Amino acid sequence: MVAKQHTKPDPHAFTVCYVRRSAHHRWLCCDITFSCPNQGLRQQWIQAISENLALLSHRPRCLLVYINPHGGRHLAKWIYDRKVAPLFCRAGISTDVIITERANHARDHLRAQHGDLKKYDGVVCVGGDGMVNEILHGLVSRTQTDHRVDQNQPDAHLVPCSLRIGIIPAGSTDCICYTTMGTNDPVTSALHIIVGDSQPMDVCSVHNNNTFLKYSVSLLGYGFYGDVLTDSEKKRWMGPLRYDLAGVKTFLSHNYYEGSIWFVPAQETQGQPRDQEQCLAGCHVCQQGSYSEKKKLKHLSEDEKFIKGSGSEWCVVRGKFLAVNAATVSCACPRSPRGLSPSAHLADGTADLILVRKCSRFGFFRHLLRHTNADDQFDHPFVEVHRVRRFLFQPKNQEVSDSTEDLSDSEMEKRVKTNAFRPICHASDDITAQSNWTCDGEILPHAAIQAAVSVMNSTTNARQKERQREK
Ligand SMILES: Nc1ncnc2c1ncn2[C@@H]1O[C@H](COP(=O)(O)OP(=O)(O)OP(=O)(O)O)[C@@H](O)[C@H]1O
Repeated sequence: MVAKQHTKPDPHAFTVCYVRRSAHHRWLCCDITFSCPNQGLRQQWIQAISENLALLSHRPRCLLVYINPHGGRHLAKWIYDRKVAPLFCRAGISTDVIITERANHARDHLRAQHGDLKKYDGVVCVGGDGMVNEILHGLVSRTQTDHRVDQNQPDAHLVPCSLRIGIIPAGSTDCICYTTMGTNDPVTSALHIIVGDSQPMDVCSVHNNNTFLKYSVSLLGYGFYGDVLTDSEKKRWMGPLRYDLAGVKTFLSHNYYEGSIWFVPAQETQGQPRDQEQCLAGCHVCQQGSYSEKKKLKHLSEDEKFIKGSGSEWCVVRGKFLAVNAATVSCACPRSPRGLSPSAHLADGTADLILVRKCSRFGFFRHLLRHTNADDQFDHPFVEVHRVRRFLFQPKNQEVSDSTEDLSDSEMEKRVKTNAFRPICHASDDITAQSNWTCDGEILPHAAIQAAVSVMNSTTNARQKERQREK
């Protein structure tokens, strides 16, 4: 990783720091010391190694770091100072550090930067999923504004950001970090940043009534998870324990919500939500997914892209749901190591739409329990899962008067093209009878939403989990 002079005890020795893979996807920073017969040879080695390291242009030299001191167990600053900053220093990376003073501080700061971001090679987020989402939102919005992309168009083709986000986990769940790298270890994250790893990610843009709301990279959840989040926010002072308490309370209240979900199945993708395949390094589903998306859209006009992506294949499901979840990635975390949708992919341009219909408390408990063990959580009569490219949720009290279920394909296309969903996505002021959506662990106070997934290159400083050798 870096060569440095070694003065004691051997004046002709030098030390090289390198990355060693450890169990459970962790990386360690190790040292190896070489002894030279004389000072001249030592200098030659140090110079040669330093020159070769300087040629690695994908490695960052200057980073912008945001630390959320209030995330998780309030340890973000300590984690950064003790575990991460020394590694950046050894790797010769300079940093500008901003400790956030309020929610959305980082997002607003990034949005306000114009040319100032050019001096950085990346942005580092020290916090949890909410903080990652905030930074992603700021960076992606900044990029779209710079390229005059209208984010209020649900079908807008997003321009990838030139800066990658490095995630140092210091939150309560750290699902985004755990899902991409297979661990929530700050040292591992720091080392991925230092070696300049780059991982494309699926980014889901969320709209309401053709107004852009947020980007999501992990979970969009309505019903159970929306309620857990809403309740847990009131108990933030409890730290990560708030999720347990809110989870039990929400489970006991057993609320269900009525509505309709329209979705476009991802027919061309190679993977399926229940194929037991994991998204690992060199994943062929992600490679095929991003390739076919580019190929499919390359020669089409903007209107054609929208129709192609949303027109003829809409399906609809209506009913009473305990939970409606859209997992853009597996959403694995230490409590649920396989995640909400174990076979979801990091960058195939799809989300797994999981619909949990009204069922008994015991049935729902069995479904939830399966998130923590190896059993198939979709193997229940009241659960269905679809791999989708876009979807639209409409709560019962905001539904259109005429049914779109019986429309012919061409009529449906016409409606989509002329924004026929606009009236049915009308936001209501009265949300008391409805749940909220949770978007990467933050509350979205809307029930009716439109969501579309696209692959965004070089989003994070991570790499897909590698297959671990059985011990
Ligand atoms: N200085 C601050 N004071 C209060 N809130 C902040 C501050 N800085 C950031 N925030 C907000 O805190 C929210 C939660 O932070 P974060 O995601 O880091 O922790 P968490 O919610 O405990 O972890 P997780 O999202 O993994 O469950 C974010 O939405 C962010 O906008």
